[in-house]
Amino acid sequence: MPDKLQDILVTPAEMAAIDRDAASSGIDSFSLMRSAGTSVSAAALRLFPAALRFVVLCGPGNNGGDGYVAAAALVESGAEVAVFSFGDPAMLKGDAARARDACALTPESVEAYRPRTGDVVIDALFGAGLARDLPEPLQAVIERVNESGIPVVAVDLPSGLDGRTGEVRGASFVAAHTVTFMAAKPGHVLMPGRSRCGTLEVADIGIPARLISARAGHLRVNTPASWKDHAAALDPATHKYRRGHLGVLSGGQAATGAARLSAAVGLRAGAGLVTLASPPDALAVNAAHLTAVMLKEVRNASDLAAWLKDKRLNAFVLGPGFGIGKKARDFALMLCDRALVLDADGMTSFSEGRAELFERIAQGGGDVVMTPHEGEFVRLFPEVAADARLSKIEKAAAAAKLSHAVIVLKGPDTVIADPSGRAVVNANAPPWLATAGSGDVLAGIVGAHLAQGMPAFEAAAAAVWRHGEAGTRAGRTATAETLVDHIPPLA
Ligand SMILES: NC(=O)C1=CN([C@@H]2O[C@H](COP(=O)(O)OP(=O)(O)OC[C@H]3O[C@@H](n4cnc5c(N)ncnc54)[C@H](OP(=O)(O)O)[C@@H]3O)[C@@H](O)[C@H]2O)[C@H](O)CC1
Ligand SMILES: [K+]
Repeated sequence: MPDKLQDILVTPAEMAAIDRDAASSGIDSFSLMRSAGTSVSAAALRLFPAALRFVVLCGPGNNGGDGYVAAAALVESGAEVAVFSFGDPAMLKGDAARARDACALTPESVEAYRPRTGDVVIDALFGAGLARDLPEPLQAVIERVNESGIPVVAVDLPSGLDGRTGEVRGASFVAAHTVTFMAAKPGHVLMPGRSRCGTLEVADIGIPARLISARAGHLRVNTPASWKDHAAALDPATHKYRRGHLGVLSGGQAATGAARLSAAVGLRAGAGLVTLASPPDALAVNAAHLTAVMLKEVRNASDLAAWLKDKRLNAFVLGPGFGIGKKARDFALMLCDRALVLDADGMTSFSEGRAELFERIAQGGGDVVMTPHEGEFVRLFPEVAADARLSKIEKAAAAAKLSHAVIVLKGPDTVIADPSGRAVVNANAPPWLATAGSGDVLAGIVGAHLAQGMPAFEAAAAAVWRHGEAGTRAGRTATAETLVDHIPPLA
């Protein structure tokens, strides 16, 4: 795959436009289908050399066409092959009809398929053209195959998965391997889609990269390529103030641990200095637990205003364990014109009165990153959360636009979006990263990056990636504390 396309995510609608562009630039569309189908047959033969029979399930569109090409290629390889179709194969049109004609096998109705030991299913029912929930009889076939444990190789997407959202439309195959074409789609990386694709192979079927780049939006998988230019600019040898001074705001006596985690990881993640701002009742407990992190008494808004006179303090984390209410709102509004990570209680405090926050963020010109999990997102952006048509990427982007902040919508498929519509989907987080305090650690890494002068979007994307890597390095028994010890280098 050309390097340029490595991390790009292309929506099904963009892919359809790319197909049209390819055809109008003179590329033979049937040759694309032939490449698509033969890359699927090659994958099936490579991955399942001991298959007793390949069962190709073909749908009513071009995904089915790819299936007929694959079936013919498998027959040619000497394998035992059966074809089952959904819909009348005589109704196929264009390239798909041509592919059907080039396949010598006579399809049976898909509802007649009964899984047999030794079968490998090639799922070519629907790909990019899935437009609605699957009909009941097809759902039953899919569930039968899933229950049988027979391996499935999916063409483009496991049928039933929506390529734009990753949602299941009634039922979907759970594939062992998916072969998609030219670029991954959002449905391959968003949940639950990602968990149903098996290993993902992106096959080059010969569409020029320039046609893909011309149509693709600003959507990518989150890899270091998304932010490494900004990371490389950070010079670890610079004076400690030049690596930034991060302020983390602690909650009261009974809830100090969360902010201390953010502060501790802030140093690990590269902030030159980190100061924990503590209310008087929590000073003693914080002091007892800190070494390299500094401590400062901040009782109220006027203390904060006095502290903010130190312009070297260039980024803040507000929210972990802070407490919900007016104090959090007042503090957040004061910090909006510096780089700020608004997390947890910091966000929830604005379940009412968010308009003032969003306005301040817009006016502030600072870099503000908000890091909601799903529940916090519903509280802060109820109208966006309730819009069932939107994918997780589209939700994060809509919230970013509304709030003028960079949004980190957390989960196993964390999405980072900025107000301009740029978005990345993270895919390196192990499941055990969902542990108590994990979000506090993430907020601290984002804060450290902001303190080092990274722009908000890159700061957030890099933090989510490092957090995921730390989870992998810390292993299954990871706790928030051990994550701190496993943060990988930034560059
Ligand atoms: N990307 C490329 O360059 C290439 C892609 N190829 C393959 O083509 C498919 C996309 O083909 P398309 O024909 O657009 O779509 P599908 O085959 O996925 O499905 C369309 C047909 O399915 C019907 N449909 C849709 N949803 C349902 C449903 N829930 N239940 C029943 N039927 C459904 C739809 O009918 P309509 O009534 O909605 O029109 C269509 O008949 C892509 O995924 C690749 O595999 C090329 O082969 C190579 C180039
Ligand atoms: K499919």
